[in-house]
Parts: sequence; C-alpha cells; structure tokens
Amino acid sequence: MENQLKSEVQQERPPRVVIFPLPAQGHVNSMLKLAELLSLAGINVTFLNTDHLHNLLLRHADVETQFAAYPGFEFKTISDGLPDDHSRSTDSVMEVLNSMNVTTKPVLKEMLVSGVLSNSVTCIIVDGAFTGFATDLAIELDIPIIHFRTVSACCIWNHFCVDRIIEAGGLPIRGKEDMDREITSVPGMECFLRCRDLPSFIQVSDLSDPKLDQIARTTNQSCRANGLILNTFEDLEGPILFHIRTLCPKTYAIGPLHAHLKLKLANNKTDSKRPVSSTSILFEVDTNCLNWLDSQPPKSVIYVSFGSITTLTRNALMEFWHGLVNSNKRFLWVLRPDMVAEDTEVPAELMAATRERGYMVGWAPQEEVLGHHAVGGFLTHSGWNSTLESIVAGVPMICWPYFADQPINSRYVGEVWKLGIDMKDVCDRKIVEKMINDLMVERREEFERSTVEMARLATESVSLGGSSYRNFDQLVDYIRQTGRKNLAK
Ligand SMILES: O=c1ccn([C@@H]2O[C@H](COP(=O)(O)OP(=O)(O)O[C@H]3O[C@H](CO)[C@@H](O)[C@H](O)[C@H]3O)[C@@H](O)[C@H]2O)c(=O)[nH]1
Ligand SMILES: C[C@H]1CC[C@@H]2C(C(=O)O)=CO[C@@H](O)[C@@H]21
Repeated sequence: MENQLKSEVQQERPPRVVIFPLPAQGHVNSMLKLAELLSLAGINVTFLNTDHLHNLLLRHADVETQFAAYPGFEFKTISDGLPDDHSRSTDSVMEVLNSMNVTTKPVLKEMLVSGVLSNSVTCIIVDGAFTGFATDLAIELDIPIIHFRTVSACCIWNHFCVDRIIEAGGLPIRGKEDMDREITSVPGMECFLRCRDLPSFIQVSDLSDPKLDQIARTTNQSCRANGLILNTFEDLEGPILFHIRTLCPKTYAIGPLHAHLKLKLANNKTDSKRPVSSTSILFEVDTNCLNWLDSQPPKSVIYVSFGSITTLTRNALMEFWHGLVNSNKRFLWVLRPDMVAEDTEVPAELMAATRERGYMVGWAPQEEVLGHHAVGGFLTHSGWNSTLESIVAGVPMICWPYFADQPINSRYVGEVWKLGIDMKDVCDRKIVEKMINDLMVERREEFERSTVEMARLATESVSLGGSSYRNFDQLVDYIRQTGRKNLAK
C-alpha cells in the first residue's frame, strides 16, 4: 500500500528544481535559459531572484508571458539584505554578494523548510560564484545541489588552480613590468598563459587580497556539489573540461545555452514558437539599429559592445571613438547610459563621422545584431555570453577584456581558438584602427575559415545527438532520478 502510494506520488509530481542566480545581467540571463530548457524537458522550476533584480526584470522584459507556457514554472523572490535605496550599481556587485552571504542563508533556509518554495523541492541549482551558504544549507537539509557557473571552463580551471600557481611561485604579480611573465603551473595552459591572461580575481599583488578567497577559492565549493553545469561545449573547451572533471566528475557542458534553447524551442511541437533573444534586465532594448543594419552592405559593420558591467574613462572613450572613425569602417556601438561617468565633450569631426557611417544605441538586441548579415566583426569585452554569441554567429572578435573571466577568454580567442585578436591592456586610437583593419580586411579570410568552422561545431553540439544535447539529457536524467528518491522519502 505504501509503495503504491509512493508510485502515485511519483507519477503525479515531476521533480521541482529551485534555480538561484547571482543577481547580475549576464548571470540571470544564462540561468533563465537553463530554466526554460528544463521547463521544456518537463521539470518544474522555481526561479528565485532578489527582489531588486526581479523588479528590474519585470520592467524591461516580458518574462511572465515568456514562462506562462510552462504551468510548473514560478518566480519567487528573496531579499539581498541591502536597504531599498541602495543603488546596487553594476560596480557594487561584490557588496551585494557580501550582503547576501551574511543575510540570505537564514531566509533561504526558512523558505525551504516552511514550504514557501513549494514543499517538494527535489534539487537546487545555484550560481557557483556565491555558493558557500547554499551548499551548506543543501547538505544540511539533504537536498541535492548542482552548481551552475556562468563563466568559461578555462576561467574556472584557473580558479581551481590558484593554490597550485601560488606554490609554483607564479603569484603574487610584481607590478606592471611582471605582466608578461609566463605562468606554467596550470595544466593544459603551460604554453600560452601569462600573468596578464589570468582571471582578474587571481591577478593579485598581495596574497592576502580578499578577491582570492571571495571568488577564486570559492570555486572549490563546486567539488562538494552533486554536479556542475557549464555553458560551454566539448569541441571548444574539451581539454579543459577533462581537467575540471578530475575534480568535479559530474560536469555537464550544455552550451552554448542560447543556441541550445533556440533549437529546442524550434523543435518543440506543443509550445508556442516564440523567438528567442537575450533577456534584457537592466536596460531598454533599442531595436531601431536593426533597420540601420538592414541598409548596410554584407559584413561591413564592426559591432562594439562591452556588456553590462564595463565602464569607460573619458580617455578610453576618446581613443576607441577616434580609432573607430579613423578605420573608415561602419560601426554600431552600444554605449550604455551608465558607461562613462565623466562629462565628455565630443569633437565635431567625430560627431560628423558617426552620423555618416556609425550608429549608437544604449542597449542593442545583441543576438540579432551578431546574426545580421551586415556585421563582419565584434569589438568586445570578452564576457562569456558575448563570446559564445559571437562564436555561434561566426563573427570574429577584437577583445578588450575589462575584468573577471575576460582576460583568459580573450587569450583563448586570440591564441588557442584563433577566432580573433586579443587587444588586452591597450587602449590607443592607432592600435584600435589597425586591429579593426586587420580583422575586417587584412586577416579577414583567415578568420572567416576559423569562425565558420567553430560556428558549425557549436551548432552541432546542441543539435540532436551532439555533445551538449547528450550532456543535457544526462542532467535531466540525474534531476529526475534524484527527484524520485526525494519524493519517495
Ligand atoms: O547591447 C547589448 C549588450 C549586451 N547584451 C547582452 O548582454 C549579455 C552580456 O553578457 P556578457 O557578455 O557575459 O557580459 P557581462 O554583462 O559583462 O557579464 C558578466 O557575466 C558574465 C557571465 O558570468 C561574465 O562572463 C562577464 O565577465 C561578466 O562581466 C549578452 O547576453 C548580450 O547579448 C545585449 O543584449 N545588448
Ligand atoms: C561580479 C563577479 C563575481 C563573480 C562573477 C564571475 C564568476 O567568476 O562567476 C565572473 O564575473 C562576474 O560576472 C561575477
């Protein structure tokens, strides 16, 4: 009788996963894609946002309509512990994370125990960048936990290796003149890694720098989780995934997530076939630039965007602007309203050239822009989502990394994958001009070959039978199995 009851419960209730992202654009965006993929696979999802971020999301994206197609999907919110009037500006992400580490754990525990997050949570998926408290809690409550790290595998592997680098004498970094020194203690990266390529949270001049513990060493928490999800694919980062799997055997590489979701939605028989694009959380999307692109010749435009967090000094703004104008190429440039803090007087000749062959927006529909036939190059900060979106669209990159995983991503783009040029640590109008000409003219054919091939591999990986497709199926199987065990308890 008891067994019969249990099996009825199993049939009636699919597993329920709580997804808890780090409250920032690039992270929530990836997590929403994962949430939709899981919903399509029949898993119930509770998406847990901070109150602040959820309000922004409701203001700028129609997520409620998007997820209304999935009856088992729900949004819930939690406090980040900061006062309502705190700006939570993009450069205060660390402050938000510190506050959450202190205040969110007891609230999350109460939500899980009291059933506010539904009384049948069978698995928690949390952002691997701030997981100490969630992992402790999941272990305490005996709920399986999976970490999702939204950055590249090559970045995470550096984080895992931080103590190895220190033991080998690779850290600390001794000033600017030390930046070209080779780091030979990261397995798989012995031949091309320099100090300047390390993720910014590892580029320390003092071993007591809190960044090492807060972000880099936090990555070790993922070894305590029941699995690790990465937004990457085997043909891109297979050698590094091999090393990560020596520490986290259940590592599921299921990316590029945006392409994965697009294909699954297109193949889905029952769901409405809505178009997929990045969900904008922080800014209003300006789609007029697509009309402007329609009237430009094929592969003639360089698209410039530095993501949602990067800020520019007045000097950097001017160097990029002069470089773009002097290259004589057409350009579409995303300049977020909060990107340049200082007042800047723009010379008349720059304004005139911009009117002639440029277009500026506050926030673009980036996936559509990169997929547009007029776009022939991408000047990017090498955020992981932008890098993957560029790879899928087959657009070569000029990389100007700003922080976090970006310095190692750009090294891989330039030196390993040969998908573009790494311009890191330089911001000079002459170099900008030269690199644009190299990318769009001089080395165009070389990049055409490598980008077309990598785009093909990316699409193959998320297609039926591809590596990310299979890895995702394995993830769903794991969630289902663990759900059955939990429901039968
Ligand atoms: O005008 C724009 C500019 C960007 N995007 C989208 O915004 C996202 C930007 O993400 P990403 O390229 O990853 O950059 P950040 O916003 O800077 O992301 C943060 O989060 C990423 C994932 O963890 C990290 O890789 C980055 O280093 C970190 O800065 C992408 O999906 C873009 O398509 C738009 O839709 N319109
Ligand atoms: C603000 C940063 C904290 C860690 C995140 C991160 C990661 O390593 O996961 C990379 O860049 C930033 O988005 C986040």
